[in-house]
Amino acid sequence: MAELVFFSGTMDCGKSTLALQMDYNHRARGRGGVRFSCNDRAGDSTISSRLGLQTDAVEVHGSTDFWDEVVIRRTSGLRVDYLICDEAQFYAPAQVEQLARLVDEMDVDVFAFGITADFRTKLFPGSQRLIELADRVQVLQVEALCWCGRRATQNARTVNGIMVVEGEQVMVGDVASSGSDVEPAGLVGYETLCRRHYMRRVTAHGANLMAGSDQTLPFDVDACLWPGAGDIRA
Ligand SMILES: Nc1ncnc2c1ncn2[C@@H]1O[C@H](COP(=O)(O)OP(=O)(O)O)[C@@H](O)[C@H]1O
Ligand SMILES: Cc1cn([C@H]2C[C@H](O)[C@@H](COP(=O)(O)O)O2)c(=O)[nH]c1=O
Repeated sequence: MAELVFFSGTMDCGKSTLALQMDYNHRARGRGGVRFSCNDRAGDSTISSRLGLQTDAVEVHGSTDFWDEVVIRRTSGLRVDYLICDEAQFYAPAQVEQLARLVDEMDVDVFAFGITADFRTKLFPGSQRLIELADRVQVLQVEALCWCGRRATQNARTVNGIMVVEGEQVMVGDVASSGSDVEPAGLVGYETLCRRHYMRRVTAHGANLMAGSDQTLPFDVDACLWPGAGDIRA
């Protein structure tokens, strides 16, 4: 029995890696699949993992009809047993409904991968529809971490290391690479944070500034107030 599964988590928790692994495992057993992606950081028509793996995929556009994509391939004799759908948060709700229909009426397994919420903590429309329709929503086992060591549950957007909470919902970008906490001037970046530090708007950059700043009095994190964000403790 085919399934619609939504593999979800924050940015940088291994979704694309898992997408490529699942494609590999199903293909290795002789099943036929199609890989889809949308706005991957590495460019169009690509699924890329930060572990270094990258492979080609069909780019999803607003005009893409998943039902037609499968019918065309099957009509020309290709096997389509499953679909890998990366960056599924960017799909339109109607496209998610096409995926559900493929599961129910054509017995195609659909494995969708994406983040649920944007930098304002609001659900992406595609993710919302996936949560509503999926047979299973599976949270990835690998946990992205906040700078404080807690499990990260939120995707913060930063500009020059400063967290922002207003702007376009879709802006392709990456989390800062290890060791650097500030992206080049003017560039949008992302940082995974625990809810507490998201709510207080304390990024790694902000926390480092506070810890390293020249205090008149000895720095006391317990007494520290971050402007407009409250207490940065823990
Ligand atoms: N150099 C590395 N060595 C080991 N693991 C890495 C390395 N770089 C990235 N990773 C792993 O890859 C994960 C990100 O994988 P990726 O598939 O790109 O995430 P997502 O698609 O969820 O944004 C990180 O959480 C980390 O576990
Ligand atoms: C939070 C958030 C993210 N995005 C973009 C940034 C990346 O290009 C992708 C997520 O990719 P990943 O493989 O999960 O790291 O989404 C965005 O456009 N808007 C947002 O609010």
